[in-house]
Amino acid sequence: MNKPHLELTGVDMAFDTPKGQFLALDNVNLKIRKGEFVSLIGHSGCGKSTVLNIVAGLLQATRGGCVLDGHEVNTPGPERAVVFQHHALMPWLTVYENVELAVNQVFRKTMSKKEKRDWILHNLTLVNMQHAIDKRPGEISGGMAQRVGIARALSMKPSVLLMDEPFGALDALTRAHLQDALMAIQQDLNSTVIMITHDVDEAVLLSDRIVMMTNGPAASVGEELHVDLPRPRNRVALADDPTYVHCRQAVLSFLYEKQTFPGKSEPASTATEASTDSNAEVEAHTPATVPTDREVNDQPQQRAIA
Ligand SMILES: Nc1ncnc2c1ncn2[C@@H]1O[C@H](COP(=O)(O)OP(=O)(O)OP(=O)(O)O)[C@@H](O)[C@H]1O
Repeated sequence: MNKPHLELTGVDMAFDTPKGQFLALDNVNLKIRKGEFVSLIGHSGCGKSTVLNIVAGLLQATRGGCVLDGHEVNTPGPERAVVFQHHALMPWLTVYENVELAVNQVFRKTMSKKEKRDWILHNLTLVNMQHAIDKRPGEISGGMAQRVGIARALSMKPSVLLMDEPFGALDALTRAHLQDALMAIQQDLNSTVIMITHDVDEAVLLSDRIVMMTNGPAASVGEELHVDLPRPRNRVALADDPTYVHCRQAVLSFLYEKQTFPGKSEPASTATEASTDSNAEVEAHTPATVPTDREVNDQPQQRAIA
């Protein structure tokens, strides 16, 4: 790889807890090139959000750090826009004003009033929300609000788009629509994207590379998988594509065979039974989504190390 656009080097993250220090991340290393779409996947509580928050500048690594275009990341900045699972729009502002807030933050001095208005409308059009500019978040659906959140992030012309399960709370159809929209926008703008997902199909469909994290505590990068599928990608055509099926199986195998399911001492028995060359058998025994925090409630997430 040429000089990386974004680089995490030797990142450790220890949290202070009442029981002592908790080592969430241990020596995470990641190099990402400009325009690359990288998904982070791993079992609940392994540290995906912690990695994203370090890149966002919301958390400071205990050791090591993050460098973007040669500059160390220490604080949040508009060149790194974050889209959370829940849209986090200002409820008292209209759809238009929510995006305007972000645009003013970045382009107050460099764009005229008309340029700003055109730019706001352009971004809302990208996510097909131009028809609802005068509505408030309470008057639109969750999927629409999430689209506004994405428009707001894009309107800042971020160098890096950080997405923490951006489609996790949406119904399947809205999710598919937004995934397609995101692929088109990302290709158009050549933005770098780091996305956390629990959905194996989403990861394979959208990513250039899937970074699979080991279980915590002291989580790290376990394996990386390059998704060599040409773009633009079509979800229907890909379903039977051998590369797609191979990637999907590789991620499922990592999650359910190589990584012990958190709280269990052995790899999930269903996955062990499915350890065969047959894609169909692996798929028959393993879910295509990783359980989230809410779904994994049978085991403590934290272990003190001191
Ligand atoms: N501020 C904090 N103080 C103490 N422990 C923390 C803190 N933030 C995160 N952790 C712990 O660090 C570990 C990693 O958390 P993180 O939220 O990054 O996981 P995740 O992979 O994003 O989880 P999920 O997929 O369930 O959202 C977890 O064990 C979590 O409990």
